[in-house]
Amino acid sequence: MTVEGPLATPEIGNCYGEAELARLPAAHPAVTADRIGVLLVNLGTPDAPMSRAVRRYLAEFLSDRRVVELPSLIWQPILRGIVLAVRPRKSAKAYREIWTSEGSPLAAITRRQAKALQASLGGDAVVAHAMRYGSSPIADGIDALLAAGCRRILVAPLYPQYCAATTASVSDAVQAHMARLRWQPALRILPPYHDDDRHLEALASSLGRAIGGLDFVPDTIVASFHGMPERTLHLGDPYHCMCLKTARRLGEVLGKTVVPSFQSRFGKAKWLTPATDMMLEALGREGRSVAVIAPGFAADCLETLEEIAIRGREQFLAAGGRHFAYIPCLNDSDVGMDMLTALVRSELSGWL
Ligand SMILES: C=CC1=C(C)c2cc3[nH]c(cc4nc(cc5[nH]c(cc1n2)c(C)c5CCC(=O)O)C(CCC(=O)O)=C4C)c(C)c3C=C
Ligand SMILES: [Fe+2]
Ligand SMILES: [Fe+2]
Repeated sequence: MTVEGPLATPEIGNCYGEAELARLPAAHPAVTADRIGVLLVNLGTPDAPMSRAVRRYLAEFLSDRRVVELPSLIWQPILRGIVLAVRPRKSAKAYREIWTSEGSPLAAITRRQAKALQASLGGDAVVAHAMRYGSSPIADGIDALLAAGCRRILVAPLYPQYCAATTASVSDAVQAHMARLRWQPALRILPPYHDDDRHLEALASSLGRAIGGLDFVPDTIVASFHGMPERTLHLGDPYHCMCLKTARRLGEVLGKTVVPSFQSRFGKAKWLTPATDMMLEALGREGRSVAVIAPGFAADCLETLEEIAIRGREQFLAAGGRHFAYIPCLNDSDVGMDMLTALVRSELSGWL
């Protein structure tokens, strides 16, 4: 695990005064500096676009009880016997469509976001990144920040909308690691930022710029969010409302209508509607020109680059649609990083 900032120089504990330093017992453990750490966390991704790596990743991801809320006794046989026997091959093929020389887009973009955030925070904080599943685990990220002398840590789950399957799962993993620490750091978790004006302005500016560069004028703007089982809405998960609010507020900032939809259906249960694929097909049949944005993702990934930008486009055009554009996520763009830096600085108030 790497941190982007300078490494800590271990300091001698201040239990000793100047005069006693020379006589310090060799056995006294080093006491590190009091730095601030920021841990950016995203979902995680396979290490390679191959069935075996995808299977390993999916086994961990889909065994999280925050993600699939079924009793293990029922779910694990289905997961091991059916899902992990079929899905990795299919998903690996999809990953191969979007894989880059730097690896999975999600991993590469998250790394770049951490570097850029470190550059903009300068000496004020040490930045590291971690993934909830797969390589770069959260525990390693926290340990790296502790080793760099951070006694105060801000964990920033890179999910604009709160969802138990994502935000709460990150928090669970952080707390599980904290429970193993003797000397815990002070901890803050970045709240959801979907309706923060700075987030909405960044989305609007990125969208406006991208649309300005198109050779057509979209008549419909679709905001596609990752889906969730509908029952989670009735169980009190605020995700649905936060997605709808993001689309509505983004539309207000833009002065245009933004139509929300939900993608990436998984399993047999009823998921949130309207479904992005059905919506794109319907818009295609009407001969529309659309721009699709994915304001539930802080970084482009399989779900945006393959499902929307490749498959969504094909579906839409095959149904008779005129023009299609996928608008990239904020990623490590200047406007995205300015927004993230501002959110992080606000959240560090009183610490900085
Ligand atoms: C942005 C928020 C996300 C929510 C909410 C979410 C819920 C959720 N996802 C699955 C199942 C899968 N998701 C997969 C990929 C994936 N999911 C998110 C984000 C959210 N998921 C991202 C950023 C990614 C992309 C990862 C990447 O490597 O690029 C996958 C894996 C791919 C595949 O096989 O299709 C699955 C499976 C469930 C079941 C769920 C909530 C119940
Ligand atoms: Fe997902
Ligand atoms: Fe709602």
